[in-house]
Amino acid sequence: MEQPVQTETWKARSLEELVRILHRIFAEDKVCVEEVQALMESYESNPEEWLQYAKFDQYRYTRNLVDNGNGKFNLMILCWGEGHGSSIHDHTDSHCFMKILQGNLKETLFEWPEKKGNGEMTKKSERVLRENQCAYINDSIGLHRVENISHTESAVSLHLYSPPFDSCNTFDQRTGHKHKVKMTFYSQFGERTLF
Ligand SMILES: N[C@@H](CS(=O)O)C(=O)O
Ligand SMILES: [Fe+2]
Repeated sequence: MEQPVQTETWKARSLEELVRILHRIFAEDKVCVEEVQALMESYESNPEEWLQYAKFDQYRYTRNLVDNGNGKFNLMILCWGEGHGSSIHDHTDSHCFMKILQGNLKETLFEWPEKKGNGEMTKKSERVLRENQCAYINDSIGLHRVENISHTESAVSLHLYSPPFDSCNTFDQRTGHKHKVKMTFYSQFGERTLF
């Protein structure tokens, strides 16, 4: 994604409108990261619009597909129960935008481990993302772990990945050893995925 000459400033007044504008943006050859990030931030979370996709599991965070972006991106809603978190992972050379729809999520950034990986991974930074904020990461920025550290409130986030991917690497914080994992959807377009 290279910088176009001019960045458009959009305001998405609903989730539906957000999806519509995303389709338009990703139909172009060149997409500007800042433009997408600003657009996603401009949408003021309205639970009525996304509740149909927000399906929680008791034990771990869920991934719920909202739109497949005409093959250019995947837009999904992730539901995080109290204390739920992801393992340290990469994003398979894709762009990852992550907007908070409800609650707060803690994001911890890590450096890529040395080739062989044989020791504690290096933490680069951490921050708390708040409602309506939109973060961005890709593999050249590093690896991350995302957690809902609240013991009393659930959290919901909206993720856009481009190009879409269905596997990534997870990393052991103590050793840096990685292994490839397949990623699945808990629901697609509001319907629970059957296994
Ligand atoms: N990238 C993760 C969510 S996160 O922890 O950023 C996923 O797609 O499952
Ligand atoms: Fe991630």
